[in-house]
This record gives sequence, structure tokens and C-alpha cells, in this order.
Amino acid sequence: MTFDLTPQIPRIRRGLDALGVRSPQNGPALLAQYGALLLEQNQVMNLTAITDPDQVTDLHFLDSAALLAYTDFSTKTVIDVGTGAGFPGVPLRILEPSLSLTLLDSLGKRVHWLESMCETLGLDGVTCLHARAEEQALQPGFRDGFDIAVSRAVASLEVLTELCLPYVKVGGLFLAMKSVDAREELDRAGRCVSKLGGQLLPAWDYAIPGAGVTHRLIPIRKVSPTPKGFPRRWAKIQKSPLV
Ligand SMILES: C[S@@+](CC[C@H](N)C(=O)[O-])C[C@H]1O[C@@H](n2cnc3c(N)ncnc32)[C@H](O)[C@@H]1O
Repeated sequence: MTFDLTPQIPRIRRGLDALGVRSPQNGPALLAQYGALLLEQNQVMNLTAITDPDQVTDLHFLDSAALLAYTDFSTKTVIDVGTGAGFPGVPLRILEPSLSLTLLDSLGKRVHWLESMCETLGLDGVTCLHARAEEQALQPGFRDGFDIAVSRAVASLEVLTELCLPYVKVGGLFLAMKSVDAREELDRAGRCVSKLGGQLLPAWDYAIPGAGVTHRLIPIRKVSPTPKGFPRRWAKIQKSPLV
């Protein structure tokens, strides 16, 4: 079965306007094409639990796009850690073509699909990487290598910060996408964020147009290099999360 998400284009445009996010002219059409490929491939591979086209627009595209209303991504180097089917990274790249994007995930099948999807959509400047976040962060060129790291729905904030902050240059940002009930996580994460070289900035709540839900962005500024020894091995991170 093939899918046509071009009827979503007006909803995408309205949502971007409501968020105050500017788009290249072909942005909404490219997003619709991406959504169609996503739903098509989802029939044979587990890529998303969200299959209703309106919800794909609201909870995938517009949720991802909201980050562009928080900070300027133009010409930035960006890594999306645990990108899955490409969220939030791919919508960011479609809506801000000047950014240079790395999509990283530990599941090879998803990464191979992302590669072919980016080729089909003609998205250049995107590197798709099959790797574990905690291992890749130790590699030269990756450690302290990005202006911005983003991540959604991958792990608790303390685990996520250990996985993501090492990628960020001093002065850069790690943006963790969370729900509004992240208060407890936030309280727990404060100390470990500073241990890893970060500084929590005020949380930023945003309403997703059309969806009637509010999500929370937890921005972390990297203020000093992440100490050697982080991220630790996965078994260690899981067994004893930083406190
Ligand atoms: C629930 S999915 C979220 C995908 C996407 N970020 C989204 O919001 O739709 C979590 C993804 O993180 C990846 N993942 C989990 N732990 C990882 C790790 N240590 N390194 C790299 N990828 C990881 C999984 O393979 C999966 O694709």
C-alpha cells in the first residue's frame, strides 16, 4: 500500500505559522513526501506507532519543528542521538537546509532506511550513522564535534545527558525533548548535568499546534569539556546512572 500525505500540506503550513517557524518553499511538500515514505516502510519495519496522517504532522513534524522556534539552527552542525525514523533531525534539516546533520542510531535497519529515504528526498549534507551513542562519542571528530545535539524519546534525562553532552562543543547546546511531566527527571538530573560539563537552562514548554498537547524542551548549555571517562560503557550507565 502506498500513502499520499500531500493533503497534509495545509495543516503543516498552519502549524509552522503557529509555531512561528519559517520554511523553505518546498518544506511542507518534502515533509509530506517523507511522511508517505515513513508510513509505507512502516508496513514492513517498525518505524513509528503513529500512523494517522494528522498525528504524523502534529506529533512528528510539528513537534520536531518546534526546536527551530527555540534557537537558531542555521549553518549549525547537529547530531540527532537515537534518531529512530529521523525525529527530530530530518524535519529540522528539511526546514533549515543550511544545517549539517548527523543521524545516529544503534539499529542498523532503521539507519539503512534513513540513508535511502534521504537519497530519495534529495537531502544532502546528512550523515546516517549506525552506532551506539556511548561508543561513537569517544571517537575523534565526534567528541566536542557539534554545535547542537538533539534527542527525543531515547532515555531518562540523566542517561541521555551522559550519551549526548560529550558530542557538544563547549558553548554549544544539548536539547532534550521531554513531556511536561519531566519535573522529577529534571530534579534528579541537575547534579549529573554539571558533572558532565553542562548547565541546565530554563525549561521551555511549547504547545504543539493541532495536537492539544504541550511538550517540554530541556536545554543544556555545555560550559566545560565533559570529563574523560564519560560516557561510560552501556552496562555501567544502566547499572549505575549518574546522580
Ligand atoms: C523510541 S525510539 C525514538 C526515535 C526518535 N528519536 C523519535 O522520537 O521518534 C528510540 C531510538 O533510540 C535508539 N537508541 C537507544 N539507545 C541507543 C544508544 N545507546 N545509541 C544509539 N541509539 C540508541 C533506538 O534504536 C531507537 O531507534
